[in-house]
Amino acid sequence: MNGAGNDDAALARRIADAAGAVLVTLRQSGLFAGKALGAAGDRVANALILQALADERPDDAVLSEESVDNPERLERRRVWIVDPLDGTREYSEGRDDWAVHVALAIDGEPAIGAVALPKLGLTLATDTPPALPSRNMPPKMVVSRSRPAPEAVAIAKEIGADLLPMGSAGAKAMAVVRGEADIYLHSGGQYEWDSCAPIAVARAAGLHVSRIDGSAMEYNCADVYLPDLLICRKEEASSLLAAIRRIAATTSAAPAKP
Ligand SMILES: Nc1ncnc2c1ncn2[C@@H]1O[C@H](COP(=O)(O)O)[C@@H](OP(=O)(O)O)[C@H]1O
Ligand SMILES: [Mg+2]
Repeated sequence: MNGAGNDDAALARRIADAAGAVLVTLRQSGLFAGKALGAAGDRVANALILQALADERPDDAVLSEESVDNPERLERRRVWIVDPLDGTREYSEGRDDWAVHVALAIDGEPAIGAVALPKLGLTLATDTPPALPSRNMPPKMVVSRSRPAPEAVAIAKEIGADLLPMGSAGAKAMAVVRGEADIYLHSGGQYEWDSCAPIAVARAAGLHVSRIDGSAMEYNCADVYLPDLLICRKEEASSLLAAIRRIAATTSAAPAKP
């Protein structure tokens, strides 16, 4: 089987839901704390996702943040790209901004995705994308709590947007899908599993999704480093991409500090 079907989307949703529920239970158990809780969450959620995919889609390849990469995936058309616990830091701190990502890339395209936000009681997936709510005024821009993109900070200032620091790429992308924010701009580092499911859902919901140079996000590459992204309303994409180019030109033209 090479095409994506609704059953793939339903499966992605069921797996993300189940992993999210297990992560909630694990944290409530009080058995682990701090970094040990994050590490246990990563391992337990990964085991659940890998087992479910092995049972349900034995012919497909898998790329997971928490598993050793098997280069055989490069020969496959259908590759599940999963982040069992995105926002591990926030999960281990007892916060709500963490997510489970389950995506299916077909020929490098993010065809199917589900993002579970267990503490919000929500799982958003490509088979049932929500309608986009009205925009915030002034606009809100979600950024990493620990590593906000310099471009995002500069653009927020330029367009009068409020910055909304939040953990987890999935939680931030879903904040735009849900209308809590209008723009998610990240640079400086991320991997395919951080963005594949979130951008699949964002695209299905009708949002613009690209690298910050405007090029397409490509998946199942030999090098899984995919360091930047822009998610926003389609009608705002060209002005935001132009602003990013302007900032890049100014930064590279600036004389080096002595
Ligand atoms: N500069 C960077 N380099 C590598 N990974 C980064 C990164 N900035 C963010 N990420 C990853 O992107 C996810 C969201 O990060 P943030 O909350 O800071 O926006 C996190 O995934 P994990 O929690 O799965 O490790 C984090 O590790
Ligand atoms: Mg991640």
